[in-house]
Amino acid sequence: MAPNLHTYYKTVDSLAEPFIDRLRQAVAIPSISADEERREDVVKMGMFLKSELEKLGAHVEARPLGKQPHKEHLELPPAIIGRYPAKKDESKRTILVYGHYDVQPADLSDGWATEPFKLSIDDKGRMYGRGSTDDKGPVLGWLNVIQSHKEAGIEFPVNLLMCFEGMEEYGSEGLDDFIIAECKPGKFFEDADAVCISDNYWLGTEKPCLTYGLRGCSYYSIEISGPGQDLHSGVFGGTAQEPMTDLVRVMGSLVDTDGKIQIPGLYELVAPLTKEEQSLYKDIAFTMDNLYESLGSKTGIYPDKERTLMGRWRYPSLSLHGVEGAFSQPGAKTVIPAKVTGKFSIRTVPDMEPPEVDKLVFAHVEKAFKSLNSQNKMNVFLQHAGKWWVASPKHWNFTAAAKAVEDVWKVKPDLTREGGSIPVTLTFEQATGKNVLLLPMGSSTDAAHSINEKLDRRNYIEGIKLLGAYLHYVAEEPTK
Ligand SMILES: NCC(=O)N[C@@H](Cc1c[nH]cn1)C(=O)O
Ligand SMILES: [Zn+2]
Ligand SMILES: [Zn+2]
Repeated sequence: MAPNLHTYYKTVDSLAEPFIDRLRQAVAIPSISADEERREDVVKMGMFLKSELEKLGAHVEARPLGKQPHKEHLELPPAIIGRYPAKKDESKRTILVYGHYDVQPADLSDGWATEPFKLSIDDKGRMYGRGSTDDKGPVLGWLNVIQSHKEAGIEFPVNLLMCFEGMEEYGSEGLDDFIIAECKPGKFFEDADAVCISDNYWLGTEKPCLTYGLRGCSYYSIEISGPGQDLHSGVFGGTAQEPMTDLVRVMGSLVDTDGKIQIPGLYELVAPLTKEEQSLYKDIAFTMDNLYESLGSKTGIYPDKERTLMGRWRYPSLSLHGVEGAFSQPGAKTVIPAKVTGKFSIRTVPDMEPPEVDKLVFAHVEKAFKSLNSQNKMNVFLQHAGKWWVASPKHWNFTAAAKAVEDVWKVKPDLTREGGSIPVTLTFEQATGKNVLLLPMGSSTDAAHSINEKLDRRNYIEGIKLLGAYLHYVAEEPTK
């Protein structure tokens, strides 16, 4: 029988302002995991979640994850784990939810129209702020679900286990071992019956989706050094081999303008496209205008939706991210940088195994550098790797989520894969042995990782309804 969620939905609506205020408080904490200077803020954000959950009556623990690999002077932010209700009800299903409380870097000078760490709401209900959609809005969504049940006096339908981490945007360092340990018998996550992650986006702006696949991410650095210090290009230009010149040429050899990766052997690792898979793309609610709206331009690689979706979901891509040590301020400084580090990543797909990808990348970069006959020194290394994940959407976890979408949004969701990566998804699947579902809250125009990141008020409030409705439907779903 369909649960009667009317009172729950009304309560969520009545609490909209306090929920937006909770998001405002969270966005104000600049929990940037990639920035050592902000580590205290990342911890502060974890503690904010802990205290909010405690106020709601959950059992919560802040678990230390040890030192940060390669940065031993830095403690990793804690995993905030919780259980609601605090005491397990043996008659109910147990659902484990995951999210992250760290964010990507952001600075007004990057081109933001408003202060990135101050939630700014415009007259269309667009709530701008770093982390609003990725992933503070969805994480707070789970807290708001608990609060709405309490205030409405509705019995909580499941045992909710929570795992919120503070290093996702830096490759989830330290979390894999923690999850594996906590899924063992007698440990915190041992009784999870299914897993739900809300940390991705709809394909467009109107139609919700359920997501059953993610690409992996292997992130590399190429370091090139030569001179003992930065040099004056007027004095030394034409007399010294320049690291930046070498780096640009090596990085330029990795990928072409149409996104075709130039590393020999890489595409041979990719699972071939079957007829059955090919037929899935045409029915997905996605248009080239959706792409152009999210891009903010018409600079797509392919003119059609099928190839665009395949380019995003089922083929690898290589992106050049930036150069550490290079001159990047406005103006015209005439420096020759002594040491530069180029950053790039490859989004990986079935059946690419990260160690095989590494081997091909290293061989290509070394060959490309050697061909320059430069006397500079080059070092290429992997920063972190997370594996791709593809699951079966034919599971009661997905069926329940589809019913919740229909109830809240009055439309059947699309089943999608996603181009981004959430490295712990596969870890949760393997460690629990249970189905994992991705249930997004935000839409394609949210600009996660970019300037002017936002979450629409509508997606936040209806998203809270959706997460709560999902828990009710998942509680009722038969196992087969
Ligand atoms: N919302 C998920 C997300 O943004 N994931 C990051 C994960 C990542 C991988 N390497 C560094 N961060 C993503 O970029 O996809
Ligand atoms: Zn995220
Ligand atoms: Zn992210």
